[in-house]
Amino acid sequence: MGAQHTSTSKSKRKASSQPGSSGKRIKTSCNSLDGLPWKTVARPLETCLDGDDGVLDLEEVDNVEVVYENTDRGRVIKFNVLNDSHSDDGKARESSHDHASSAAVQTESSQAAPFPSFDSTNLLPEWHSFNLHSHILHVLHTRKFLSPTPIQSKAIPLALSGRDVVGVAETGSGKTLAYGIPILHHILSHPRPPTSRKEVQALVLAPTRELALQVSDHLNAFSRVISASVKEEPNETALTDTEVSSDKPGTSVRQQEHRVPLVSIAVLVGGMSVQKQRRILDRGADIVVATPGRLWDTLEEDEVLSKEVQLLRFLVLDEADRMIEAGHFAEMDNILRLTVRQSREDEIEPEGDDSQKAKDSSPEDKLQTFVFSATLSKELQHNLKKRSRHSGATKGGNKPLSTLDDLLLRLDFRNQPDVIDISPEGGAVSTLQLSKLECLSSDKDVYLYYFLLRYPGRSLVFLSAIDGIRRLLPLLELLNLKTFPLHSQLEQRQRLKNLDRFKSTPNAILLATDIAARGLDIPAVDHVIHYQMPRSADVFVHRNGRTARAMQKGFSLLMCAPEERKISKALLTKLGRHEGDIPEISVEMTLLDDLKTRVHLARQIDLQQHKVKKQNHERCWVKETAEAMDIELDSDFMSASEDDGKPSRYQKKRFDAKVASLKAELKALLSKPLLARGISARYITSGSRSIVDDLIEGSVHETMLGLRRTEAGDDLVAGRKRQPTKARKEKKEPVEWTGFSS
Ligand SMILES: Nc1ncnc2c1ncn2[C@@H]1O[C@H](COP(=O)(O)OP(=O)(O)OP(=O)(O)O)[C@@H](O)[C@H]1O
Repeated sequence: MGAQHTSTSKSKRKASSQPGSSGKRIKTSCNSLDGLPWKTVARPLETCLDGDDGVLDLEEVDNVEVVYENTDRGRVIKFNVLNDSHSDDGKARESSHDHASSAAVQTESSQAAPFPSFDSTNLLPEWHSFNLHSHILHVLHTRKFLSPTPIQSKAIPLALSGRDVVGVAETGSGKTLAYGIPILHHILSHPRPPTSRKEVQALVLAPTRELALQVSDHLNAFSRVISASVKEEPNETALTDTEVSSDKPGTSVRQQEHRVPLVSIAVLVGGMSVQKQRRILDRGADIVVATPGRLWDTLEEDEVLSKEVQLLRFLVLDEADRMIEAGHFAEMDNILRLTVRQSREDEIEPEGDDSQKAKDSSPEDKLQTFVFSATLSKELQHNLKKRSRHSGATKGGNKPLSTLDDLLLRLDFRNQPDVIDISPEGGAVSTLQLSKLECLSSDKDVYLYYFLLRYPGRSLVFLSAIDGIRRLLPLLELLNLKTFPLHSQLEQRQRLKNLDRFKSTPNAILLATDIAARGLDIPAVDHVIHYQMPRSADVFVHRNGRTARAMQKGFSLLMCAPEERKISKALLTKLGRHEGDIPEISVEMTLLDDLKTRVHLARQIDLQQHKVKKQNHERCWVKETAEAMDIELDSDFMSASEDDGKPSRYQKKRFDAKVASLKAELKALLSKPLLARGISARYITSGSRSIVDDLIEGSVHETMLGLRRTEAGDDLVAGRKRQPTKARKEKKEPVEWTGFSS
């Protein structure tokens, strides 16, 4: 049997039986798929975050015979693992529970591969001086990463020379590879002997599942045996024995998929199959990318991994500051304690020559620590710089400033880390256009709808609570906008699916909590909209960082209600900006009343649809809770719930008819074009020029007739300078916020 196992957040398996045992001896038998010697194969280029519906890993198993046995309990399935001296599987099988030999299979196939040299002097002159492993150069070239980003230029040489690095650089500036390349370079340049098991050399901690998966994706692009260029120029860049001997153009893609990756990367995140993650660890991984919670759970049970973590070569904290916010302090603390090497002073030093040798080979000398974020306070950087290894605290008796300081000061830096801070003043990326919109809280839905219609594009809307997303989602869907939610109460699989859909759907909208604020590298996000205020200046910077990445243009809109003014002011002040300096988005007010009617109708429909559902849900909840607490409910409640719980057929019919009529009304409204001021529905003309001409030319906005097609950044007006409070008092400004009349 040859089968492939596609691991998703919920594991999927595809297996087909192969008739007969083809004369091979049965080596072992087992009753579950989990007991089979699955092997990881290189993932297709499209992985979970690139539109393939949550695929994380691809595994395959060979030489397995599927047998159905009739027993007293009925027909049971059995898997016979067959002996095949010509394949790796024999070895793999022997070691399904034996770390050493299972990894040997991977190591052998990958590390016996010759690495063709790469002419970096001519092809990648800007990377040449880094002296990187030729495989990394190949991938950089294939991916068209022709020059390092500023943080990469600074961090990579330091990391390669063995220094600990704290890197602070703007969002989307390539920090993942700034620490990833030195780690990959080390692993590729120090191949393990074919017989030894892969041991974890690098641990990357990330605050969210999505970010961990993305980091693994980034690094995985460098771990594949064959880069995309092999497909185009098979003879030039072939990397394995098989491919070197292949002289046919376009070395088969199937062959590529069956290659074991050069560097094995395991992802440990919550919401994914524990068994699957354990199996990957059993086979041995070079790099583990994890969220602290799942990693700590695994470490508590997995002694082998725990030992490996104690002897790590690289420790990375990506978005360290967010890990504290996400409430991972305790787990992080435990994990960091595990990585701290025993102090040299605690050891009895051997005498003579052995003394130096012991020092050189001591594992404590080997750990390199990298801390990266777009936002690490200057004070913290200062404290980290001052702290030297084993000092236990900041020198000079400085007290740690915050939980984050406290945690980071536990890091086992071998020396004073090199701190590289190239973050822009105020955290604003130069290609990002900041703007604001002041409106009443109750009008935010309408203004948001206006913005989304007026400026089509991929928009990421941040809300501070899941409730808000649950309310806004059906509303925007009823208004025919392609909207997807992303928050922590969604199943992991759904989260990945929604991210994929957002990435692949033009003009899609992602309604997200701050779990999407950090690190996510979603290509071409045009707008970031702060529907609700971020809770800190750092979160504001990270939210904004989902757009304007890698020197692309981006737009950020801060929606600010009167009660949020204080927060907004404080936020901007913290970032060194003045409220009045942020331009406001100009709004075509004549369109707002029409939009308001649509939003109002959509709300009514949603309310109707949820009324009965909600009533039932609440009653069930009360009943369940009462049962769980052994409380007897009021007889009135019980009878009311029995009577009202299920609407009569007549009620249901009436209710359905009402929803249908509201929907029809909304449909009619949505089909009418929105007309800006001065445009007649009968004669669609705009001034001296006919809108029809503009439509043909493609310069007019299709949804809002009478308006030009523009980008959000083109319609900004200077922010209103607010008068000082005293002056306002004197003028007795009555109401500052007008909003709509309802
Ligand atoms: N040298 C390079 N040349 C061109 N593109 C690059 C280079 N290095 C990284 N990138 C691309 O830039 C994008 C942003 O990189 P990355 O996600 O590492 O940014 P980041 O600094 O970690 O952002 P954040 O702070 O939001 O986490 C990615 O799509 C990545 O593939």
